[in-house]
Amino acid sequence: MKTISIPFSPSAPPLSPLRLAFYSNNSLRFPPKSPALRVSADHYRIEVRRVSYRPPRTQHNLLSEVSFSLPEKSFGLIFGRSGSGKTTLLQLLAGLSKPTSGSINIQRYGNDGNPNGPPETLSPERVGIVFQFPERYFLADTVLEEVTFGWPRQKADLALREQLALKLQFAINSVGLNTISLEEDPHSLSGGFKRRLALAIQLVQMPDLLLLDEPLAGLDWKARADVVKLLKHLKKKLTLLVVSHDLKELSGLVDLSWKMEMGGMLKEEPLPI
Ligand SMILES: Nc1ncnc2c1ncn2[C@@H]1O[C@H](COP(=O)(O)OP(=O)(O)OP(=O)(O)O)[C@@H](O)[C@H]1O
Repeated sequence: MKTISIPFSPSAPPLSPLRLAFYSNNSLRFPPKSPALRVSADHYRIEVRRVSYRPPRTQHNLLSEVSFSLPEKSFGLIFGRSGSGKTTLLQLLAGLSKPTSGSINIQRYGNDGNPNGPPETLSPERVGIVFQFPERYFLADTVLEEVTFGWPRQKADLALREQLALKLQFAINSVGLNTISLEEDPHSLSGGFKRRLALAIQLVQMPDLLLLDEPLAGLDWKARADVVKLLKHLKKKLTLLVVSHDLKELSGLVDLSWKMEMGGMLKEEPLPI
C-alpha cells in the first residue's frame, strides 16, 4: 500500500512526499482502489439547449442556438474552422462566460430511461477544462505542488485530509503520473508528461465533465500517441468533450461528433476522414 503525506500547516516545509513521510501525524494511507466518481447512480447526460452567446457590447452572436447532448462516459469531438466558435463554447460549458440565452444542464436518468427529476444547471465545480498549451500556465516547482495548488494549507480535519488524499490518488493514477517522482519540476517533464500533469490538475477536482481544447497541439508523434492512449483510458472514468483539428488520431475514441460552422452553429456530423 502506497503512503503519501500532505502538509496542511502554513509552517510546513515545501510539499515533498519523501520528506513528509516522516510526518506521521499527517500521513494518509491510500486504499488500493480509486474512489468512485461523484455521479455514479443510474446515468446522466450533459444537455445543451439552444445556447447563444454574444459578448457584452458587441453586435454579433459568436454562438447561435447551439444544442447537443453528451451521454455520461462518452467522448464527444467538436471540429470546424478556426474562428468558428469552438473555444467559446468550451468556455461557456466551463462557466467562464454565461450564455446570452439557452441552458446548459446535467440530467440524470433512471434505468428505465426516464429523467430522474428535473435537470440541474451544470455548475463550474463539476467541469474541468484544459486549455491549449496548458504547460504554459504551470506555476509550481514540483508536480505535487502543481496538482495540489489551491488546497488548504491550514490544519485540516482527518475527514478532509482523507478526501483530498483520495482525490490526489485518483488524479495521479488516472494519468499515470505514479511512474515519476512527484518532486520533479513540471517544466523539466517531457511534452507528453506535461499534458498528463495538466490533466491531473483538473482530475483532482473529480469533475463530471472534462473539456479539452486541442489536446494534441504542439506535441511530437510519440507524445501525441501517448496522450491518445491516455484519453482512451480516461474515457472509461468520465465524460470528455474535445475540440480538435486532429480528427484522424482521435477518431478511434469518438462516440459523437459535431461540426461548428462559421457563425457558431453546431450540427452533428460524422468525422470527415
Ligand atoms: N470576447 C470576444 N469578443 C469578441 N469576439 C470574440 C471574443 N472572443 C472570441 N471572439 C471571436 O469569436 C470567434 C470565435 O472564436 P473561438 O476562439 O471560439 O474560435 P475557435 O473555433 O475556437 O478557433 P480556433 O480553432 O482558432 O481556436 C473569433 O472570430 C474570435 O475572434
